Amino acid sequence: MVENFFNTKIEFLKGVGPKKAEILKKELNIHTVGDLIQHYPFRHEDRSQYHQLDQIQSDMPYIQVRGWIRKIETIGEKQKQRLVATFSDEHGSIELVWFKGAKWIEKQLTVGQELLVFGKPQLYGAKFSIAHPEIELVTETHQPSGGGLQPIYHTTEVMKRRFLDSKALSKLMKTAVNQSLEHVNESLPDYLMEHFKLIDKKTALWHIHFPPSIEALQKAKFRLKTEELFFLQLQLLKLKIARTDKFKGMVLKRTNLLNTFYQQHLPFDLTGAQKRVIKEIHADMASGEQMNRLVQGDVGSGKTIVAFISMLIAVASGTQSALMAPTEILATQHYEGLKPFADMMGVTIELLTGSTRTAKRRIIDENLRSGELKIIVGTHALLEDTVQFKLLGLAIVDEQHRFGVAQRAKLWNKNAGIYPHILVMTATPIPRTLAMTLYGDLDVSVIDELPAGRKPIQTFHMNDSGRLRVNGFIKKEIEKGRQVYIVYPLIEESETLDIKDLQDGYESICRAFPENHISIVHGRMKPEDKEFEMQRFIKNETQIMVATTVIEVGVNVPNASVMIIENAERFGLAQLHQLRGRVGRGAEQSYCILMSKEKLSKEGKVRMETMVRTNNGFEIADVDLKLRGPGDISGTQQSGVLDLLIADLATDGALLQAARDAAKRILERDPELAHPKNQPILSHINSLKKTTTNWGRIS
Ligand SMILES: Nc1ncnc2c1ncn2[C@@H]1O[C@H](COP(=O)(O)OP(=O)(O)OP(=O)(O)O)[C@@H](O)[C@H]1O
Repeated sequence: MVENFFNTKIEFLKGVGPKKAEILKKELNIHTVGDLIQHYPFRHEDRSQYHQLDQIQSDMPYIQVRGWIRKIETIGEKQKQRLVATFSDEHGSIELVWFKGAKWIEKQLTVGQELLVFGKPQLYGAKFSIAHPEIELVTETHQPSGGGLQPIYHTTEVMKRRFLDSKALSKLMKTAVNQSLEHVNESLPDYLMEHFKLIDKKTALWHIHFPPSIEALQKAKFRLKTEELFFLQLQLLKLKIARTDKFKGMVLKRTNLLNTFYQQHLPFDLTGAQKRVIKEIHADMASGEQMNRLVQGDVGSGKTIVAFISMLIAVASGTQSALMAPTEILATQHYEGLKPFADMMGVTIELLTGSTRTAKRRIIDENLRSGELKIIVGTHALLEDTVQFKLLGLAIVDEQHRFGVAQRAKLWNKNAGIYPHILVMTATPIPRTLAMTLYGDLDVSVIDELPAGRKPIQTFHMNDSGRLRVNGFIKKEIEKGRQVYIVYPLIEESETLDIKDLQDGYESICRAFPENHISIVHGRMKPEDKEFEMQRFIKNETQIMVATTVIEVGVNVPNASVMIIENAERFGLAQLHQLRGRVGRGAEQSYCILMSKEKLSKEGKVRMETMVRTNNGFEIADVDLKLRGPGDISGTQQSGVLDLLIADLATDGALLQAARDAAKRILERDPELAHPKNQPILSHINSLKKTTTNWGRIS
């Protein structure tokens, strides 16, 4: 059986033994032969050619050179001490540099020695150097192996010290892959192989580690990526189908109550996107199947009204509605956004959070159980056992990637076997590829249009030398009757010394704007104090709000037209976009000023440029994904679905879509995968269930 072989414990592989096995487990989480062969190299080095030292260029990722050590010296004082060897071939010379802890290298090097050197060249002044190069001694008895593409594997410092470096790993890999090949079964049917023009799995597995050429490596990569994305999407789609079959939804239909709202109370015309999304939600809720839909909206796109109308559909059909948000501030914001609409319609609504007092809580619990309370908005507090509904028709989860699937499930399991409709909302757009994966089992709606009349926010990037101009600008805006946010990344001086912390900032702002009233809000304040200050700002009693990122999401003060973000380089793109979204919510022209230090990292620069260039959250999300990779997008780390071995959501978007389309077509025609031609797919899925490695398995 395939899975049995791949489940073979790593210590039983020839050449491994208990000691190495221990290191592999600890350092790389490799427990089985299957885990090992899926530890794909992150790059290959072309050892078939040597570079000439007079032809080195700074954009070369890696070079291989052969030459002689000419001089060895130790340079610099204590902490900055480094070992520098001058190294040359017939054409030129470079420096090889080792920082701290180079004693053992020093012992190995002698002047006149012939070496093979491998590493990334960097230009310092007019000279190239390679820091911590890989070296191989050339002697009469040891001629370098050379030749071909060598796999380079991720290893750790501990592994290198214990002689399990990439080269040693490559040796083990050769044994493992060799032994594995006869157990590898083709997992994709012929027609898919033809459709995607894929090489067979055995060849792919061999070539991903030990390719005979770059072209072969690319084909192997493509094959394995396609397979990975295909099985991921197939399983997500299967999950969706299984759920639809299992959980019949309550049929909730449009009633007069909704018409009354539209005709008498809707304060504005809905945007095209809002109408479309409401229609999609409504169709789901009336379909007889359980809705599982993700609504993605850009900041300020008007998600609240969409949430309210969906809730009203549920309430009008005699059921209840819940909205769960990840923080107390957010839950409160949602509650305040929804309450005026609920009041207009005579629908009962309450807020339940960790700070709701016991007496009030008891009443809420009771009214939820009796069905008198129609809409509940809250935090995790909603998940507590005391919270029971009479009949929950719709659960909205304001996700922000912070709730896991398990937590979401807890909310909808409260209904004694009747599954409510589920709407997941995200406040910041996430890239399509990520949504397709992270929420691949949900239908997706997108609110990608801002209400009419909004002027695009103008964004500027400045540094301290522009401080006086910025202050002058703030004054002018306040004179026009507008309000201003000034946001700082930190409140604690101790965290980083060079950061102007909030308190400092507050004091200097008070000095710069003596005639204005200024609010301050941060995460360490008591909720009631925070609330008090927020209210002062909302009522325009204060003109400037100095805050940390507690105001990041959900705050809605349409009269605020200027957002100043201090130390903007410290924020991620999604957060900058969220913060900027606090302005531009009224009819006035709004501005966002990103204050940063003068010298920025490459990534920092891209972030600032992106913010200045576009207001489109979907575009920003794409840049963010490219810069940081999917694992770093806030909160997504916990999600097992993102543990991709070889595919990359930032660059393989088109392939992901093609894989999803293929999976969908197959499931539409053959939902049980029972057709003989789909046999390879079915047996692969079945083998995944039995294997401990995650070769395309989703958790
Ligand atoms: N169709 C519309 N026409 C005019 N104004 C609208 C429309 N839809 C929503 N608004 C207003 O736009 C503002 C933003 O709406 P809302 O608070 O729902 O945004 P949001 O999508 O929740 O944004 P964020 O996530 O940034 O808080 C509110 O003041 C709301 O009343």
